[in-house]
Amino acid sequence: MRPDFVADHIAERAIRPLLIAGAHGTLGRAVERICHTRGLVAVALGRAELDVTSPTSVESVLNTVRPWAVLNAAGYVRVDAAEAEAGKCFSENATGPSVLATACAQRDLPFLTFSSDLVFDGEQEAAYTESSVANPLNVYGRSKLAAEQRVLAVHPRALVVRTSAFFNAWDEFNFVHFALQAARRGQRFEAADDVRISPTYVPDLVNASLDLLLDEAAGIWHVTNNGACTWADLARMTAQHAGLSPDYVVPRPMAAFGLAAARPRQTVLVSEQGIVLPSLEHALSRCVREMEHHPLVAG
Ligand SMILES: NC(=O)C1=CN([C@@H]2O[C@H](COP(=O)(O)OP(=O)(O)OC[C@H]3O[C@@H](n4cnc5c(N)ncnc54)[C@H](OP(=O)(O)O)[C@@H]3O)[C@@H](O)[C@H]2O)C=CC1
Ligand SMILES: Cc1cn([C@H]2C[C@H](O)[C@@H](COP(=O)(O)OP(=O)(O)O[C@H]3O[C@@H](C)C(=O)[C@@H](O)[C@H]3O)O2)c(=O)[nH]c1=O
Repeated sequence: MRPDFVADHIAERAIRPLLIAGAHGTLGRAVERICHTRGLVAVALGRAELDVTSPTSVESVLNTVRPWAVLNAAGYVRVDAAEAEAGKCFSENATGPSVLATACAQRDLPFLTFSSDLVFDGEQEAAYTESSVANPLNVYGRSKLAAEQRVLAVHPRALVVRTSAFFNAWDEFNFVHFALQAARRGQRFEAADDVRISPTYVPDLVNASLDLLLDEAAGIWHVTNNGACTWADLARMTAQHAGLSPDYVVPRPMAAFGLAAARPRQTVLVSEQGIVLPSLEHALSRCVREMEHHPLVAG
């Protein structure tokens, strides 16, 4: 929606909306959809209407939309490409959130942005909590850590949700979608079996993050589904929830993929802030059911 139209619409109803930046990505679209379901008024803008790296663009939109809070779903997520595009990655992942956080702090507005498990190096045996020491191994992880630090420096009441490994039935840009496609076609599917993660079902993440924002939570929070597995386990579990054989999975060491960016060997996240999402198994069963009932593509 155009900001001027939105302003008229909201003035008529005297409701201040939630402003969603990065509206056309996986997370942004899910936030807009869930706000609609929950009856939360939201103005969702893509890069063309709101460039989060531009203070002028941010000022103009905040003055027009007059939100009660800002949720930043924008970001640069191509972890391997980031190794050769550090400037663009830092601009979108660190400058953008700090521009938004600065503008929100000046207006005393709540601000929510998203960080990643890839701020950790994977060297500790135990799961990572909010107070674990970050030490990223790649450009993307360094950009997310810089964002956390810059945002909380300019806006100490900002909310930073660290999360990981999205899966989702509402678009195809995720590992579970590709795994299920391969399982249905009986194609072999290579997946890393030496990297442990906490996969996150996007609708669960969005609902929990909105609850935290409404509750005026601040600081860093870990929000993932309750569970941990390897990418190979995740592919097997996906097939099993669809009633298919898990034997299509070919376990491989992560090194065999020859990826440009280093990956930590484990980034399991837990929360010492006390937040617990539904179990990974439960989330995966809901996701696979939704993929079956509302398929995006044939196959
Ligand atoms: N995907 C995952 O597994 C995880 C993601 N995250 C974090 O969640 C957030 C969202 O990720 P996800 O939805 O997967 O990413 P997507 O790539 O799906 O969406 C990101 C969106 O941000 C937009 N964007 C980039 N730069 C700007 C800018 N300067 N101004 C406005 N919009 C911009 C992109 O627009 P355009 O299309 O024009 O480039 C894109 O629509 C990111 O911060 C990411 O780091 C954290 C953990 C895991
Ligand atoms: C395509 C594919 C990937 N993989 C592995 C490699 C890779 O590390 C992982 C998922 O691939 P991706 O490149 O999508 O994800 P990757 O970039 O490793 O994952 C991250 O995304 C960023 C944005 C985050 O913030 C993280 O939380 C994390 O989810 O799965 C397989 O094992 N088999 C496959 O067939």
